Amino acid sequence: MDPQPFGDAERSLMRTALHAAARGPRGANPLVGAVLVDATGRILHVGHHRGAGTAHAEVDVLERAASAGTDLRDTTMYVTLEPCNHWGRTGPCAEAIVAAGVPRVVFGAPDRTTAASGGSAAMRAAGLDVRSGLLADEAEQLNERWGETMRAQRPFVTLKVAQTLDSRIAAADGTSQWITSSSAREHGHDVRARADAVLVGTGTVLADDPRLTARTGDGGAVARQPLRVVMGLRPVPDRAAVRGTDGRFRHVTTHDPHSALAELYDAGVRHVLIEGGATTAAAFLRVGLVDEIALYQAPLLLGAGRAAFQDLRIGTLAGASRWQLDPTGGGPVQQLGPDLWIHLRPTA
Ligand SMILES: NC(=O)C1=CN([C@@H]2O[C@H](COP(=O)(O)OP(=O)(O)OC[C@H]3O[C@@H](n4cnc5c(N)ncnc54)[C@H](OP(=O)(O)O)[C@@H]3O)[C@@H](O)[C@H]2O)C=CC1
Ligand SMILES: Nc1c(N[C@@H]2O[C@H](COP(=O)(O)O)[C@@H](O)[C@H]2O)[nH]c(=O)[nH]c1=O
Repeated sequence: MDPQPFGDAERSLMRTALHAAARGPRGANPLVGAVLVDATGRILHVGHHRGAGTAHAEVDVLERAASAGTDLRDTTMYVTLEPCNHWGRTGPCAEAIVAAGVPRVVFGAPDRTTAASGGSAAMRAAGLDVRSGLLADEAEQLNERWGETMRAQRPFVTLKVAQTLDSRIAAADGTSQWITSSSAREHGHDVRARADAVLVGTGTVLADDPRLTARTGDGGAVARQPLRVVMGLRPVPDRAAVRGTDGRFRHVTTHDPHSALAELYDAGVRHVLIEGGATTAAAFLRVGLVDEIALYQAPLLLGAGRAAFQDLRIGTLAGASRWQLDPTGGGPVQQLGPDLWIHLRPTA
């Protein structure tokens, strides 16, 4: 596809779509935003994707148009990523756009996944005017790390840490429940609910006997539960709560983060939430397999106890693992009751 010239007005529309995209959470799917405009370029509706299993940005904006009774006959859709052409957890957007009767589409970055690509060809074949490449670099950058997970055919990895001001995740006697407030923990349960799997090491299972289920504020289980995964060589006790009774439990008997992710990818997992402990978190960080950090910072000091990361094997400042604030998905910083949620992504 040849890059085509776009004016300031169109760039500004795509920027609006990019801002909308950034409202979504990172995970199994890329962040995508869409803007629907009339023949004069006036914005009619703005939509974005809210994570795997929910409407894609294009469908979100079309649903808004449908509920408002918008006439789509002379509209243009600006979307940050090429509309998909496949049935994944939801239907093909290219088909939805054609069926809705939107005559013109401008998208930013091409869809490079083999499964979902081909949306522009399908829309052109249906007679739509399709242009591409508008702010493509920015659109690609937004989902850079997600693109890497696609190329590597591994799940996207979120690391969650609930820590004190002095970076402890448990006190000297091993107690750790709770360091963060109920508001922060509720936020953590929303992250669990979006993930395909929640993973901890054997040490956490033996110390905490966690359930690892996704629950609402009143303690009820949400409908879609993540796979509960324990990583390590020791057996998981028969009575461990993590086993549950729904069959959504897996013991990954390895210390190698690459093998663990490969096994989970083969099992259909596209987004893993690692909840610790210190040894497991460090193992993934050491090999660059953490794509985002959800850091819950509580205003406590313990002075001693388990440090958040067991041993990153960094001897000098030049070797520091560097992170930057991630404004997407409600970040970069939110106050949750007395705690802070800090959202980070790796510095490239
Ligand atoms: N505040 C918070 O956010 C959290 C706090 N915690 C706290 O952390 C503490 C547990 O920390 P920790 O023991 O480090 O917990 P881990 O859950 O990381 O368990 C460590 C164990 O996991 C196995 N393991 C898995 N992958 C690796 C690997 N790559 N390298 C080495 N071992 C691996 C090993 O067991 P095996 O011998 O079976 O192979 C190892 O002993 C508890 O006190 C818990 O309460 C835990 C989670 C979150
Ligand atoms: N201590 C601590 C957390 N700890 C994490 O939560 C797990 C318990 O999960 P569950 O049994 O499902 O409620 C525990 O094993 C550890 O992974 N999380 C937080 O948000 N804040 C906290 O202060």
